[in-house]
Amino acid sequence: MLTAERPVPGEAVADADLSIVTAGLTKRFRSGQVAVDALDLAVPRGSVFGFLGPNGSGKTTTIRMLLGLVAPTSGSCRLLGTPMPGGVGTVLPRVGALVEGPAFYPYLSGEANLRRYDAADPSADPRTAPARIGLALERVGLSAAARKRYRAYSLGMRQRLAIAAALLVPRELLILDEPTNGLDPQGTREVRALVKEIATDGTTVFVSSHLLAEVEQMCSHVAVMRAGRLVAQGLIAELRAAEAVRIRVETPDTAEAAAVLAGLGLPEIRLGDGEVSAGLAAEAPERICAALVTGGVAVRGLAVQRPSLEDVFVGLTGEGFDVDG
Ligand SMILES: Nc1ncnc2c1ncn2[C@@H]1O[C@H](COP(=O)(O)OP(=O)(O)OP(=O)(O)O)[C@@H](O)[C@H]1O
Repeated sequence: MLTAERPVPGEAVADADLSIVTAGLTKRFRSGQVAVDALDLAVPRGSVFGFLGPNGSGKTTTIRMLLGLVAPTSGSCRLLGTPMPGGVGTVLPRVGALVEGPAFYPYLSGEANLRRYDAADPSADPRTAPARIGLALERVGLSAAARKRYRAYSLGMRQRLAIAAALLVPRELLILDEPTNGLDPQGTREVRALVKEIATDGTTVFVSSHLLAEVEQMCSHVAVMRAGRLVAQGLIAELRAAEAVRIRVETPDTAEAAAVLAGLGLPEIRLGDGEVSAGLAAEAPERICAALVTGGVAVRGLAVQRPSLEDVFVGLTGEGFDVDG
């Protein structure tokens, strides 16, 4: 586990248990722009790993380096234990990737498109193609629409077909670059559900996104990028646990409420419009409620707030997660 600003709880993971490891991975383009800056990633096997960052934060460049599509300026990366880009020939058959979506023929069915796609893969056995194609379509929930023309597919179905193309041979690792980009809400839901489903058989899924809530819903782990640098990484649950639980009081008597909370020794008291919040510390919410009422505070609402990934992000960087970068 690594963080730039402060440690995150969690035990060290042995290299053999990691699907992706990078050390000091850096990409400086000819323009002088450093797109990825000394990145140390550790992606545990079997995780659904969200690679989160605003547009332009270096996600695609990282993925391109992982897949051997672009050479790093410095640093190293290993995929499934093999150094890249040297291991392209041996490792990539075990890795499914969706970086720029495959081009499908609109007038062919989904199934026929997958046949063509599979035939172009020298590592795929043509004798097992029908069975593998059937399985991939089933896995992405397109069996019933297999014979429909691609152009009649919804956006979500198109993206699911692209994922099926990446799953035509058994994969240990699936790398998806912004798989919900450009999808409508229904398509987004379909793809999110599919990503979670794929991981249930132990496949590691490394998925980039600029949407914090999406990563929070879909992933077990996250790495947060900002301007080419890693801000935090780890289990989402552990990152959240490192952030304090807060108590929020809705009241017109904000000053009095703040005084009561201070009297109880609660940390980080913040006054808002018609509300006061504080760190819960070890205090029981019912005791806080009783103290407020006894202190003559008109309590209109009281809520315990579990930290979201956004709270963690704000805690780490001191600023909000800006999707526009
Ligand atoms: N071939 C290139 N030459 C020069 N600069 C590049 C090149 N490719 C990317 N960049 C720059 O590197 C930075 C990181 O880009 P990258 O595409 O990796 O970010 P990203 O997080 O994937 O964002 P997006 O989701 O918008 O693709 C950006 O500022 C981008 O303009």
